[in-house]
Amino acid sequence: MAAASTSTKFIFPPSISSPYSPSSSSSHQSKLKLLAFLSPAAASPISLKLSRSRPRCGRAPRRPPIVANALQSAESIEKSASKARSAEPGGAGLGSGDRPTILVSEKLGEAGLEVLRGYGRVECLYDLSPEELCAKISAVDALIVRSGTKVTRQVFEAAKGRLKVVGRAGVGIDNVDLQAATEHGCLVVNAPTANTVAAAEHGIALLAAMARNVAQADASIKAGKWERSKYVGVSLVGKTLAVMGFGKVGSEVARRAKGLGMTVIAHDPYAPADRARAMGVELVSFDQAIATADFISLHMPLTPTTTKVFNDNTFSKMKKGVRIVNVARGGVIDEDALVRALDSGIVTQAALDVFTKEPPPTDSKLVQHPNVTVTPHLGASTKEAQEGVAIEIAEAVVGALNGELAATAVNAPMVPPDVLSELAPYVVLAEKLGRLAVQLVAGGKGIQSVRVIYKSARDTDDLDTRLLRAMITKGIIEPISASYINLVNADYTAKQKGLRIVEERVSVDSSPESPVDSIQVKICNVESKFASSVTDNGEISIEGKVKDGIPWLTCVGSFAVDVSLEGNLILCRQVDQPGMIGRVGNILGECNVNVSFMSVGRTVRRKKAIMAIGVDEEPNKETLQKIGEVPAIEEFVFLNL
Ligand SMILES: NC(=O)c1ccc[n+]([C@@H]2O[C@H](COP(=O)([O-])OP(=O)(O)OC[C@H]3O[C@@H](n4cnc5c(N)ncnc54)[C@H](O)[C@@H]3O)[C@@H](O)[C@H]2O)c1
Ligand SMILES: O=C(O)[C@H](O)COP(=O)(O)O
Repeated sequence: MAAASTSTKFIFPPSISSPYSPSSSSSHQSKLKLLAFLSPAAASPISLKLSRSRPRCGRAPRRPPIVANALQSAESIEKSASKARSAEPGGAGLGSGDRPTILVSEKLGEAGLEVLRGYGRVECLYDLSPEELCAKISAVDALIVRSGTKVTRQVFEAAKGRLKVVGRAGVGIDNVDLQAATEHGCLVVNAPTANTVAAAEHGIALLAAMARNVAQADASIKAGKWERSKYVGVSLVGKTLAVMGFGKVGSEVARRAKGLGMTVIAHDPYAPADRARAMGVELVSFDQAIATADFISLHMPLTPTTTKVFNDNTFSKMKKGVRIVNVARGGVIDEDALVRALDSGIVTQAALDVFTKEPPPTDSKLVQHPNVTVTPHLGASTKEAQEGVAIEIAEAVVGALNGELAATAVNAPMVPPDVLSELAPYVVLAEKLGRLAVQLVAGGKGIQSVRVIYKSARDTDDLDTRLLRAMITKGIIEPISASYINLVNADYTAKQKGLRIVEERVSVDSSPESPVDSIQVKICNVESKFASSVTDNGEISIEGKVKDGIPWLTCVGSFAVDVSLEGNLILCRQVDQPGMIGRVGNILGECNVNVSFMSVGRTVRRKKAIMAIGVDEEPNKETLQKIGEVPAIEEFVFLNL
């Protein structure tokens, strides 16, 4: 027996008060036969598979497909990991022959549409009202949007569990309710790289156009005027530009501005200073940036922290006569405050591509302001960027529907392919242990606390348990509730149900070849319908291992057993005596129930023993009753795996 040497413990998620009460009724038991991985609303879940080639309209992929995890089914993960299947539409998890329906609600580049059409049924319906979108959404598996579609909680609710992925063809995901998506187990992916240069170029275009009054002069000359002295501009060279948000777009703007001879400073609380320094850009505080700059260019995302971060207070701290460019999001500026700053002369000019409300009202004082240059959210609108974004998002969405997750998942943790492949059989084991453990719970008191112990020969930090935890959670919750659980929403759902999962990693002296030696699932503070599964410290406890790629049950309570976790399982506690296997085997055989495995575990010879019997079919009530009537059998339970 391997000895534990070290142990780490962490708790997830924190317990919350809502009760979580599994039913113990026999009707519930029969419901356990449900394929637990199927969504209650749609029998067409995403499963997970390894990366494989897809038709790509003759184009090379833009980025290596990082595979992970919008998982639904442990079995499909395991199958996928062992065999990377070819890319027939709907080939994984959508039901063979099903072609997923993909709704595209805003203009998407043709190259991306081609990728999508090669995979599923594509419906392009632009300018849907919120009501129309809600009416349509339960009929689609994926939705692709740009910045103009608000994917609200109502949309996720109206989807009734069918919507599996939202693809944002662009960077900003402020128009998608990520919390609601996560709660509904819907994956959100974006296309964060393909429009970076386009946005940066547009920022520079606005900067130069604003400095030289290009738009105003153009309008003037078209109105029949010739106003050379009115439109004298300012030079960029030698001026200080503050880049607010030194991410992808911000740093490309900085690079270009330096090429124009500007001094560039930047503010970004999360950007590494050495990356900035390498570009000759100094990272400074927010106040220092706005107080020093002649030009300010905004490149941060719209978040609760950045909303209206440019307001009366911050405008008042700016250098008088500053010029502002915004190709990020309109909501980072308090637009009324900007009008006041323009009127007072604190801000001399502004060039805006984005607005709090798009399109802005036609009588918007800001848009109509003579010192303001505007474009209708054109930052990403170059042919090149639109083609790139369309392909990037189409590949990500197709991948997600196929069970892959592109590197651009916004609301799910990434599990790299090598980790995934190695963990695949343990993922199946984890779900089966969860499902088995919950069936051992007698009703009455809800499950609130589960302990999971991963034994491994590897360094305790060298184990990514997110997948395993998600699958244990799925195994525990799905059979006894209407919840549909995947890696996106497993932790959230557990928290909602007040289910506290404590994970422990224990180093054992076994083969370091395997990432995990065994997994123990312990349900605390509940009664069991099979008393022998309860250990001395009052926990229902089961333990399993992977042998030759197959999940095995190796311990029930304090009894060692050895039975593969396939089909269904009967656990009997009996007086340890000869002939028991034959008697129970006969009863099952008479009813045409095929026994796949049998194993007897005992603590003391001729005292108590546990017999674990794997059966292919579910025995009928009479058969189970006959087993219960065998005199030496003290208790038994039938479990669906
Ligand atoms: N106008 C357009 O068509 C267009 C096109 C592309 C991107 N965008 C927008 O531009 C913005 C930047 O896009 P990106 O691709 O560079 O994203 P990014 O994630 O690469 O960069 C955003 C940067 O902002 C920083 N940041 C976050 N909070 C901040 C704060 N409070 N103050 C300063 N910096 C902060 C982040 O650390 C990050 O480095 C986003 O809002 C995106 O939606 C607009
Ligand atoms: O965040 C983005 O990617 C840009 O704002 C582009 O938005 P769009 O796809 O609506 O052009």
